[in-house]
This record gives sequence, C-alpha cells and structure tokens, in this order.
Amino acid sequence: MSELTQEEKQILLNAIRDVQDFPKEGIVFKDITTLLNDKKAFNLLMSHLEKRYKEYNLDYVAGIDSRGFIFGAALADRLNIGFVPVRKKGKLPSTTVCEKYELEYGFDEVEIHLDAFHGKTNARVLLIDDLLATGGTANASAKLIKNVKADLVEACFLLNLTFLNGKQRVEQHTPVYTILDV
Ligand SMILES: O=P(O)(O)OC[C@H]1O[C@H](OP(=O)(O)OP(=O)(O)O)[C@H](O)[C@@H]1O
Ligand SMILES: Nc1ncnc2[nH]cnc12
Repeated sequence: MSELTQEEKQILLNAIRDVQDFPKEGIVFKDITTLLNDKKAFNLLMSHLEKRYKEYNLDYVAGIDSRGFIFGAALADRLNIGFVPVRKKGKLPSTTVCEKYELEYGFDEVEIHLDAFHGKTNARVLLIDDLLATGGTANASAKLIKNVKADLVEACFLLNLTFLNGKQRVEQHTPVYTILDV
C-alpha cells in the first residue's frame, strides 16, 4: 500500500489555506481552492489516491456535493471507472433516494439517483470528500450507497478535523481513510 511521507503531507497541508471566521465567527475554514490551483500539490494528491485505489478493484467513485465532486471525478477518470454524485436535496433530476442528516442547527438531506450504479448489486464503491468534520454528511451518504445495494468499500477524506470525532462515527459502519488529520 502506498503511503505519503511526512514531507509530502506537509506539501499538501501547506497548500490548504485557513480562512478565519468563515462562514461565521469562530470557524476556521479549510480552503482547498489553493491546493487545486497548486499543480504540484494537486498532482501529488491525485497520484497518491490513484496508487492507493487502483488496488481496490472499484467499480465507481461517489463524491459528496460539492468539493467531493472535484477530487472524486478526477480520481474516477484516473482509475478509468464511473463517477457518481451524492447531491444536496433537490438537484438531481431523475428518481432519487434521499437521507436526512443533522447539522449544527437543523437538518439537511442528500440524494443519489436510484440507478446511479446501473442497478448493479454489490457494485464496489469508494466514497470521497474533501473534509470530515462531524461525519453527518458522510454517514448519510454512506447510508444512501448501501440503500441502493452497492458495496461501500471505503470512505476517503483529504482532511479530518479530529476534534469533531467524525472519523469514529463513520468507522462504526465503514472503513475510513484520512490523509491529513488536523
Ligand atoms: O462532517 P460534516 O460535519 O458533515 O461536514 C463535512 C461537510 O461539510 C463540507 O461541505 P459543505 O456542507 O460546507 O458543502 P460545500 O462542499 O457545498 O461547501 C465538507 O465539504 C463536507 O461535505
Ligand atoms: N472548518 C471547515 N472548513 C471547511 N469545510 C468545512 N466543513 C465543515 N467544517 C469545515
């Protein structure tokens, strides 16, 4: 299994910008746009993900709305497999299944197309997003994938906000790989 060195992890960390008080006071927002426009860092990340996941015999990569689309679609193309979007409610045009989840204040919903995995049972799926915080979005996305009878092989995140303990929540039902634990 390919591992990133501490030096390589530092290159990725340095490419992510902290923005204070966004979207509200007290939040330190992890801005990955600065990694995306750093070709060395973006290429390092995608090459690492390609090396890791080419061993997994995956059928699809599912990316979480919206930043998971960027990494997920790029990875699916490298692995020469299909990409499936897990979207916030009301955005997917055909028949969907949906799952509600709790936010800090209130609720939200994510959806997936019922035929996203071509009706194939036990399709091997990787779930990917940029960041794991409370784990609420990832938990709901994992449920969706399982509800359409696919096999969720792993959930992968570039960043894990360890103080929010999301990894422990998601690991209760799915193997989790996080690259940067901050
Ligand atoms: O672990 P959680 O507490 O559920 O939070 C993590 C989610 O929050 C962020 O997305 P956001 O909802 O801000 O949407 P965006 O990507 O469209 O900005 C992030 O990209 C994850 O999807
Ligand atoms: N601190 C943070 N930075 C970026 N995205 C997030 N999603 C939840 N918390 C976040």
